[in-house]
Amino acid sequence: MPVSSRIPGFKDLSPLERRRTVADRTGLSASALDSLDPNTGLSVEQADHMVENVVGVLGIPVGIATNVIVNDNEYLVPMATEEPSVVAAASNASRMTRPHGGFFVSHTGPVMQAQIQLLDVQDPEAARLRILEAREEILELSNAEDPTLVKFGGGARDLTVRVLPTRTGVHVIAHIVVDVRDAMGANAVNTMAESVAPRLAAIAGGRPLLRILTNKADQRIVRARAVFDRDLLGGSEVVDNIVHASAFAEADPYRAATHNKGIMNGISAVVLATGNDTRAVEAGCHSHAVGADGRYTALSHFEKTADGNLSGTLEVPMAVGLVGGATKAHPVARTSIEILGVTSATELAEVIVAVGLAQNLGACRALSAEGIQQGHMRLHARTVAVTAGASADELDNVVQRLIGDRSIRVEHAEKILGDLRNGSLV
Ligand SMILES: CC(C)(COP(=O)([O-])OP(=O)([O-])OC[C@H]1O[C@@H](n2cnc3c(N)ncnc32)[C@H](O)[C@@H]1OP(=O)([O-])[O-])[C@@H](O)C(=O)NCCC(=O)NCCSC(=O)C[C@@](C)(O)CC(=O)[O-]
Ligand SMILES: NC(=O)C1=CN([C@@H]2O[C@H](COP(=O)(O)OP(=O)(O)OC[C@H]3O[C@@H](n4cnc5c(N)ncnc54)[C@H](OP(=O)(O)O)[C@@H]3O)[C@@H](O)[C@H]2O)C=CC1
Repeated sequence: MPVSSRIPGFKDLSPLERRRTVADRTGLSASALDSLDPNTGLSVEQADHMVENVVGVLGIPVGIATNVIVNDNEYLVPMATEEPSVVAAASNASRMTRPHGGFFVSHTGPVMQAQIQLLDVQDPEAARLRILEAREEILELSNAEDPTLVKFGGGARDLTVRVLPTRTGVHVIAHIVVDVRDAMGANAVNTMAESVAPRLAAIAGGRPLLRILTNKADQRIVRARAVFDRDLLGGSEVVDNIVHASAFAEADPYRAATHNKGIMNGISAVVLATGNDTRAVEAGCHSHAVGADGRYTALSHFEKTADGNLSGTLEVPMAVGLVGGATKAHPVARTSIEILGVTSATELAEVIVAVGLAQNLGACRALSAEGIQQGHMRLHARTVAVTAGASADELDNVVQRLIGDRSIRVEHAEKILGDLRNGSLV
């Protein structure tokens, strides 16, 4: 864990200098970060063991968010994203929490649930109670499937049963509630679900169909809060405007979808950098955005504090692991975990949700002040220049001209490049 994640001027270094700085700050050896170099990162041979029909690997930029304090600990946070301005915004917003202690995060534990669907049950209500009477037997059967998890202090903890009316009749749905410790937990709970399904079906007097975890991980919740400094935000008017922006997202699903996308810009980037399952996390977060009234709404809230600063809160399910999936198999994922210095899946989940809140505030601040295009498009100009064919030597020149001309478009970049190359621009 770094002594401080505040590194002024980090953005002005070269990628190699940034790697050295991260190694220095975290106490890692310089070679520990070698996997971040495309020449020594994930090989095609390694990829061929991960998924099917492999023909190559895709490079995604990995940036480091600075300034992040979570529960009094400093973190340098690897973020894998193709989108310009995301890493800058997360760093910028995290900086604004530092005078107020950073992010304060709590969690409900690494608890996942498997669902077992039971069909053709004659007496669903009575079946529900018969299954609950067999709770201890079902939990024992489940735990027998994963002695490693039990050895690490995890395992099946509870059994719940729901009677679900559907368009194909009434189904009985059993949930096995499992503490999955440092795993994301899909394979662990799926194995348990498949093994106990025949017994559950026998008790219910029906037949089992689906046996799979739910990505609505509402027993694996992480809650983050932070105070963002009024003066660093740009003053009272910006604070008030962000509160209005937050109210808009709470009230309107069209705005909520974009607001939540801004949160996922941060969350998915850290989830991906650490080799975790972005789809599982995204499904969990968006399902959590639907309230008891069935309405899709904002996952975060911003309020003005008594002393005029801005309070931000975010609560989401966060199913990520330090073991299993690609977390250990992918060399960059292993390096990301080393840089973070987290020692449990829960600690990783806490940092991820803190970055989600930072990201959200970063976008809402820009939207509530100067607008998104100024900061985002300035950084997007580099992508536009490369798309137009600028070489490394030409890049800075083209980017400056795109920004100066206030026209960050590929055709304009192509025109600038043409003019530079034929000598009509110097
Ligand atoms: C881009 C900034 C931060 C510039 O903002 P700025 O005020 O010009 O930045 P600055 O140059 O004064 O620097 C302030 C700090 O920002 C960071 N920073 C600043 N620049 C860089 C950089 N190049 N590389 C790395 N870090 C950077 C860095 O931490 C720096 O402090 P330092 O630590 O250096 O003392 C600001 O304009 C911003 O936050 N914009 C919002 C960008 C954003 O949200 N992008 C997401 C993509 S848009 C989207 O997909 C989501 C959206 C918007 O639709 C969601 C929604 O609607 O809610
Ligand atoms: N709907 C979804 O989201 C689905 C996702 N997936 C995929 O499942 C993968 C994640 O599954 P997951 O179960 O996490 O991975 P793994 O099964 O690969 O790893 C979990 C296993 O690791 C072992 N283990 C070792 N140390 C620990 C520890 N400290 N804490 C917990 N377990 C430990 C456990 O037992 P043991 O050694 O006995 O295995 C445990 O069951 C991801 O790749 C995801 O994409 C798959 C299906 C559906």
